[in-house]
Amino acid sequence: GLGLSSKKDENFGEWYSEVVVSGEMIEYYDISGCYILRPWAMSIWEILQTFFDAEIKKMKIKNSYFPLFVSPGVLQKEKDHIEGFAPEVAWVTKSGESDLEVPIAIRPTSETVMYPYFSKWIRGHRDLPLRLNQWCNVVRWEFSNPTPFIRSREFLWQEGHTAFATKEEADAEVLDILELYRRIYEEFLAVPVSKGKKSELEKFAGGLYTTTVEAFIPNTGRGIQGATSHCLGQNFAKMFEINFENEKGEKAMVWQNSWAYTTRTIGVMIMVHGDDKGLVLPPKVAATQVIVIPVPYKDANTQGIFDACATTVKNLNESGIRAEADYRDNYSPGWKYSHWEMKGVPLRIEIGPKDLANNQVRAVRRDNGAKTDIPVANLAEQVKDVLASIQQNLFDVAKQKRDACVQVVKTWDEFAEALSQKKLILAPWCDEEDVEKDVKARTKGEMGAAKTLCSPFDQPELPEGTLCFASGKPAKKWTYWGRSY
Ligand SMILES: O=C(C[C@H]1NCCC[C@H]1O)Cn1cnc2c(c1=O)CCCC2
Ligand SMILES: [Mg+2]
Repeated sequence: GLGLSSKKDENFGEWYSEVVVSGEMIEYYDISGCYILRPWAMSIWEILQTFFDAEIKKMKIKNSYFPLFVSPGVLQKEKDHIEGFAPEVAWVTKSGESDLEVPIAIRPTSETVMYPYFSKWIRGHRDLPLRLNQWCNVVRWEFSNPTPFIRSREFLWQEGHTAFATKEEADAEVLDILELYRRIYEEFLAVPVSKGKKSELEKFAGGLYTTTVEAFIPNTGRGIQGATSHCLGQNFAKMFEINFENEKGEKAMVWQNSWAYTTRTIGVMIMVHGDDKGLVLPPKVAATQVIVIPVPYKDANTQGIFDACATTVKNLNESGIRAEADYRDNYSPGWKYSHWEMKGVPLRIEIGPKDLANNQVRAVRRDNGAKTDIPVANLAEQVKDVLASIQQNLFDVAKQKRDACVQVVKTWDEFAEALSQKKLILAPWCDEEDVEKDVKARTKGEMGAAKTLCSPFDQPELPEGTLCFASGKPAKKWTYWGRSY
């Protein structure tokens, strides 16, 4: 049927579940936590993949593919990081009727799959840097509320795994990759993110430090980890004996990174830009950027209108704009307007008898509903400008909304108040893990506890003598806190 039954500002969870289906991105599946990615979603993933894959190839990073299955021995090898996650690991225990001798794990991530072979392949400094990536699926048998794109038991991602002779090289790459993740969110998905460092408590336990791009969902007042780029230090090199003979002939351990973004990116974009008419797609990631709708009137020159639509699509496509026309004669123009608004197509072009007579088209923007008549003359250039304006406007509006949610606090009372108002909290913190654990304990509730999201690289001024909002100890850094996904 037409239209959503839930409103974004009234029942966000229901609105989201409905819009991903009505927008034809997701089909629910008969196994909980698993979803079908329909073409309208897959095309976004492919656009992001095309960009990211080209960028890492410029960095001389090579794609590979490692097996889906992990033998139990290696999985347990990385104990301190795995034991926290063990319940999430899915296991193959049978083939056909017979039990497997030894159960086999399905990869939840590939450190333990890859690193025994890094150890074998890396002998001397000439084998470094070794920089591999793989595009694949991973399985994590999550139990908390599954949400399409945001938290599913299987998801698509890329995982980069690199090894260097020096820490400096690893540190530099961590930030290069993080900048690509920022570009994915801000330049393609039109979603503002904050670059920063995860706390010791929130970082990847197997690594040395974790950097992240953090997004925020104003409707729920929750932060969400957008993508992560970790320096693993020499932790995994020690565990998996990944050594090399350096230029002085000494045996040294490599310095490693691992980094990933996932199909969660699509869910964040939907949550940030969607509205009560449906999806709103940023033009950069829209498989169809312009939908052309013929508006025949009685029998006034119907063929002329169809021809004009075809010419318009051809002109736009020749200018590199992804345009389609909807000629279906079993749907009215009005029905088509609603349908393509639901799918979030950034720009609609209507062509009726009047438009034909005036040698113009009627363009309607999905982001702000603005209608303009554009002369056919230099249509493609004008449409390009409108699409660029839509892309920028979506980012600007999202950034303004996110910034409006940021609340700077200095005391616990201000923190508690801001949390109750679903704010993204920026607070001076002493950077002590026990204090972070204490904040979690004090804010526990059915909405979930507050946690650190990241300490932004872009630190505001921290005046001498500023005290931690939670412990009263001398503050060391400004940190974003909030509830999260
Ligand atoms: O996956 C990572 C770290 C790292 N993996 C590779 C890509 C970058 C980064 O995500 C952390 N992690 C998260 N979740 C899980 C695991 C895990 O290692 C292992 C067990 C199952 C759940
Ligand atoms: Mg997890």
